[in-house]
Amino acid sequence: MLKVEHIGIAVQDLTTAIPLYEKLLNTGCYKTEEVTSENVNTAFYKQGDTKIELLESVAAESAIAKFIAKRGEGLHHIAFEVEDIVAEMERLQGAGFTLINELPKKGADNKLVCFLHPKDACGVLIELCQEIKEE
Ligand SMILES: CC[C@@H](C(=O)O)C(=O)SCCNC(=O)CCNC(=O)[C@H](O)C(C)(C)COP(=O)(O)OP(=O)(O)OC[C@H]1O[C@@H](n2cnc3c(N)ncnc32)[C@H](O)[C@@H]1OP(=O)(O)O
Ligand SMILES: [Co+2]
Repeated sequence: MLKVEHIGIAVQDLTTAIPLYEKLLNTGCYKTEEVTSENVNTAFYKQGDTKIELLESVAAESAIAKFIAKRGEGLHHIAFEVEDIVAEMERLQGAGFTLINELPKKGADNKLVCFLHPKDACGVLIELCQEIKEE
């Protein structure tokens, strides 16, 4: 793992959460992006070498909607940047972690991502992400 790439926070409503986090972090949100495969809208803030990712659900069946219904708003996942996501997925599966997606998928902010089930990481949902480099 190279570093903590971002921390994901599930929010009810980006319209309220974006200015609140701008006030908290004393910096502007540098990007918003809809990720249709995950049924979410996201907003990003840079914090030193890492990022905060706010996630708002856009569909009742999304992971974020289910999470908020069960647990309310709050810390949702930690994302680690990796050099080679396929190699890291193989390593972690071999070490007994459950991959939620068997193949890397397109995430936000130009990344390939894979999730590890929270039951294998002391109740914390883990995201692996690798930057997509232009050929
Ligand atoms: C924007 C794209 C991307 C990026 O580029 O950064 C993202 O970050 S997308 C983020 C949203 N997407 C995901 O979270 C995808 C991965 N998650 C899942 O596939 C599911 O949420 C899950 C983890 C497999 C759980 O789904 P499911 O089993 O269908 O839902 P339940 O609600 O029944 O949960 C089962 C169990 O797991 C607990 N849980 C759920 N989410 C989390 C979480 N984020 N952290 C910790 N624990 C979580 C949930 O509370 C249930 O526990 P029990 O009630 O004790 O059974
Ligand atoms: Co994320």
